[in-house]
Amino acid sequence: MASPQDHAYHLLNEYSNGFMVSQVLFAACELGVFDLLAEAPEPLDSAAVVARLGTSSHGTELLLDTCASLKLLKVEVRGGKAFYQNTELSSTYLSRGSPVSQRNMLLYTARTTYRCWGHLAEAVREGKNQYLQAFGVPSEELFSAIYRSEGERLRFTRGLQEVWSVCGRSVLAAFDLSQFPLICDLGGDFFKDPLPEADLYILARILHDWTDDKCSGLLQRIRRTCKP
Ligand SMILES: C[S@@+](CC[C@H](N)C(=O)[O-])C[C@H]1O[C@@H](n2cnc3c(N)ncnc32)[C@H](O)[C@@H]1O
Repeated sequence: MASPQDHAYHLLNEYSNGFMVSQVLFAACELGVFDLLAEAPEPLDSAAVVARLGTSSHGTELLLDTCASLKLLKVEVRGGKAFYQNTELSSTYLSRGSPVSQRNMLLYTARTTYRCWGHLAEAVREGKNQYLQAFGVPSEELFSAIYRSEGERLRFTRGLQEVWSVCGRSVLAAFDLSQFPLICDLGGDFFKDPLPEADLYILARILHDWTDDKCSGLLQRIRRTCKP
């Protein structure tokens, strides 16, 4: 029987290696493994995946098997050969053709968020985000890192839409919104641009980015613009 010490050691390993799970997910997404398998008419072996993705044989085999062990892929062995296909999770959330795909959000997490988290100890020591170390931009200008290229800007914007495609319905169904005919989800340059007039404003994923002073300035702007 496993001792409490065994459990503790197991937990320690899970925590310290947790980033590898994220990286397997990110790499498979970035390489297009889930898109390829979603578009293939039948399960593919690793040689077929290698041929289509132009990746190394050894690396691809390891990646596919790791995805299978994480339940991101299903594997079936026929004639001594492994054939891979998407699981429900990967076909629903990871392949780009799915209406609720989260692929762009994952790639944003991989390329932006992950890089900042590599500096967490420093962030705690200094009490501020690490965009300067990760991207060379001042900590208060985090969006210039997020929007560092047109490709990254598009990825982030599409990623935000992807999250709404999954969570939007429950957010909107959580309250009786029948008295608010026009609802505005705030985005863009809301400190400077005129705010669109609306009956209700949603500040999803906004306030946590700013100081209390900035937030109270923004809430006052909204109060002035909000329909009575
Ligand atoms: C995390 S997004 C949330 C957007 C939207 N509410 C959603 O949930 O999809 C944050 C928003 O802040 C905006 N933003 C970034 N920097 C800004 C700045 N300096 N001034 C005003 N708005 C900014 C971005 O354009 C983006 O639309």
